[in-house]
Amino acid sequence: MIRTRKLCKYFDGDRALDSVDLDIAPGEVYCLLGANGAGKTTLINILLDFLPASSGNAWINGLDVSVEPLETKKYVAYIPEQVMLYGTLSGVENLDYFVTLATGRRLGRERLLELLGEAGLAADAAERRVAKYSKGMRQKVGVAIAFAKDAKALLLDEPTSGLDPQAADEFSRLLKKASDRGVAILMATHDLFHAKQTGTRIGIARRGKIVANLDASDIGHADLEALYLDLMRA
Ligand SMILES: Nc1ncnc2c1ncn2[C@@H]1O[C@H](COP(=O)(O)OP(=O)(O)OP(=O)(O)O)[C@@H](O)[C@H]1O
Repeated sequence: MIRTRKLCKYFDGDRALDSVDLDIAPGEVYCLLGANGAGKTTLINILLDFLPASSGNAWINGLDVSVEPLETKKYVAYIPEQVMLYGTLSGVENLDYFVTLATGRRLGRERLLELLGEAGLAADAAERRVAKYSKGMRQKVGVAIAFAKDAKALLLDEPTSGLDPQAADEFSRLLKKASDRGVAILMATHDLFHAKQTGTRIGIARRGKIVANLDASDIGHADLEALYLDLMRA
């Protein structure tokens, strides 16, 4: 569902991604760990066609993102560190706007509220102006957009940074819900704890390369931390 082969990116001759091969199947939650500058955001930006690759290929739902960028966008949802919404509009109005923009279809108010409810946002909160939302609430609107689009791939960049433990835990459970619907999920994060808690697989990136690929069930929290630190020191 999310696939890359020999994906490379150079910025002014400096290597940000080095021959990255990735396969994330429907229902998988792939958590990508790595130090600052490891290339995590660059990978997501290429998958979103925000950036061109220097060489190699990336596919979403079988479509090459650089060859069919508009078609690809129908299948992908993106949750950045700060979900950008219109502060003067309510949650439900934002969802209405972004879903209409993405799909060309208008959903009824009841369906919009239902989608927000599935993403964990209660109806009274959904009617409030987004300017007063916490980061966690904004993310729920982001997930509701993904649900409404019936996105096949969900890309997240540092979604749990700055969330309190309860909100981060709630967000992990929401991602599980998305994966149960068969969404392929790529989450770039520094949060080893939630990577282990939420991920079905864990990748560790270093200087643009994926240097470890693990089944989350094969490794405990402490061993993951030890492996991560070892790889960063190597
Ligand atoms: N637009 C750009 N122009 C030049 N260099 C860039 C650009 N974007 C990223 N880089 C460089 O590419 C490398 C990878 O950066 P990237 O932002 O992908 O890392 P990251 O793993 O997401 O880091 P962080 O954890 O800090 O978000 C870094 O050396 C960075 O300086």
